[in-house]
Amino acid sequence: MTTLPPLAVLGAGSMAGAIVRGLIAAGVDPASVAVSTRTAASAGAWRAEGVRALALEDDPGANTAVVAGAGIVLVGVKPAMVLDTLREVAGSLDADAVVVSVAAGIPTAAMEAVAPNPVVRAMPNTPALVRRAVTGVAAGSRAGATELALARELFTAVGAVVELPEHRIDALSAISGSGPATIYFLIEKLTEAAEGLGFARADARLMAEQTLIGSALLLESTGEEPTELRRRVTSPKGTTERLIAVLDEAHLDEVFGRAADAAIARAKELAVG
Ligand SMILES: NC(=O)C1=CN([C@@H]2O[C@H](COP(=O)(O)OP(=O)(O)OC[C@H]3O[C@@H](n4cnc5c(N)ncnc54)[C@H](OP(=O)(O)O)[C@@H]3O)[C@@H](O)[C@H]2O)C=CC1
Ligand SMILES: O=C(O)[C@@H]1CCC=N1
Repeated sequence: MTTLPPLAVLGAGSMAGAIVRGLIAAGVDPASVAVSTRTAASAGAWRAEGVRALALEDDPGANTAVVAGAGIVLVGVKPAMVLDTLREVAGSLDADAVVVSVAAGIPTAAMEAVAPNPVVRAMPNTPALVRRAVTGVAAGSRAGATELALARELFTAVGAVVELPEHRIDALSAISGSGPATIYFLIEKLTEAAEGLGFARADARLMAEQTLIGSALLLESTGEEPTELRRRVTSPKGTTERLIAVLDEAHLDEVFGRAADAAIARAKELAVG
């Protein structure tokens, strides 16, 4: 990990912040990271973690200041602010710096039009914080094998990486970028179902949450197919068989398909601003 060049982060909130904290957990020196935020409070929190941080609230030149000397510039602001933020720093980027954007929707071509550097588009997810992200990475037209390898190194430090053509990023985002929200929603709904059966909230939450975590660990540690692990729970003519029959009637594959289509449609809206 020490091979990563100095990292600048424009906007270190939920997503880029999780990446930075995951990188630090992976051994990256916090002092090699510079972040900009909007508020002084956020910048102060980063400084308390040993990261160099400037807030626009304190210093209107915060964004241009943090990119100086950076080999990777991670763009972590909201999609609507990406192009303005890049425009603002374009003249201050090191010539060989690679711009890596995690913004939903914003195409590399639009970013290339406002900044002269190679651009890689990435779609991570928040488990980057615990180094268990899934990140899709796609090269823009100026990014070659070297730039893509750098992005891969960055995101491999915080989880798994899938390389894909840019036109597939929105689809990946619908599954894994938004995926933690899907999973937490499932936990919420299972908890509500348990409460409906008369369990106290704390017990309901524990049952839903620990079942998800335990099942995920079992899946990972055994390397078995989910279908096989499900079969081992589903005793012939038993209770699970009845439960799965009801879930099956809900046609969850179609529901997930429609949900993904809605997310993809929103990404396309973000692309046009
Ligand atoms: N959240 C997620 O799970 C995922 C998000 N993304 C993408 O990540 C990006 C950020 O989303 P998210 O992290 O959720 O949003 P947040 O609101 O949590 O983070 C945005 C960050 O940008 C800072 N900021 C605001 N304005 C500026 C500015 N003009 N210059 C520099 N920094 C600024 C904010 O500062 P302050 O803290 O002071 O408010 C904050 O740190 C989006 O483009 C989104 O599409 C991608 C994958 C997953
Ligand atoms: O909701 C969003 O727009 C971002 C992108 C994927 C996850 N969060």
